[in-house]
Amino acid sequence: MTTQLGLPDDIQACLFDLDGVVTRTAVVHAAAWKETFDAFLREREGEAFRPFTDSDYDQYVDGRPRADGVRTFLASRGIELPEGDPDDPPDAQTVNGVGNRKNALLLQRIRTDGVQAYPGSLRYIEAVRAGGLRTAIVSSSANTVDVLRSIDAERLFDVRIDGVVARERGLPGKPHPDTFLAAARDLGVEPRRAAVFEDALAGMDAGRSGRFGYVVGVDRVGQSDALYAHGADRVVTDLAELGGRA
Ligand SMILES: O=P(O)(O)OC[C@H]1O[C@@H](O)[C@H](O)[C@@H](O)[C@@H]1O
Repeated sequence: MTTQLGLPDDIQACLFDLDGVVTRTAVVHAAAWKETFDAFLREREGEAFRPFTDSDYDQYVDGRPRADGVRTFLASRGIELPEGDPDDPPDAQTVNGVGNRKNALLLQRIRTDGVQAYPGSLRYIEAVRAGGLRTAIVSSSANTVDVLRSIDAERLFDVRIDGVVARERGLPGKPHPDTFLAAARDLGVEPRRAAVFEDALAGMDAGRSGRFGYVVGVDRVGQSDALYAHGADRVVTDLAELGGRA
């Protein structure tokens, strides 16, 4: 069965990232981050500020937990902010304040435009489950449950390790492998028998350092070379390319 799914035949479980793999929300996150960071930098540095770019998103923010994204990007510009508190207002000059601003913009965009799933991903996940493999959703996003519910896809995953669960369990986020490892453990499957599906470079790094059996890079933005460089065994532009049709 696994060969019909485009996977090595000893794979028993599939661990899927959410944003950019299952749903078209990676671009929504990227747009909310750009709006947040450009406003922050403009206020701090005046009109001569250097805008937040796609490459900044890919390198420093994509796939990481919210606060890690704020810290990592600002550090790349030589800026360090106090942590602040989780309920800091969106205009607070703290890591939490900047993160809260971005989350408000993200939720606004999701409310206005809704969430779209990738049909090829939903079909592939159904085929994986029909083939008797177990599935997990492994996302840094604290909005995972709401996003999955909005497309009625919670039922597709036996296990969920998201931003909320990671915080509760004290798991470091991607690029560390801990959230994927926790998902494999909860499914009762050894990492070498699990496949990781990721679109973010930080997620590739997590797949490689966790020594998972197979790592699929999902290239939605033309970064196939970078996905291979960060450890992908195979890169596809849509999960339908892997197979999965009965
Ligand atoms: O802010 P959230 O919804 O908790 O998401 C955290 C991160 O989740 C990841 O899935 C996205 O790639 C990042 O862009 C995002 O910052």
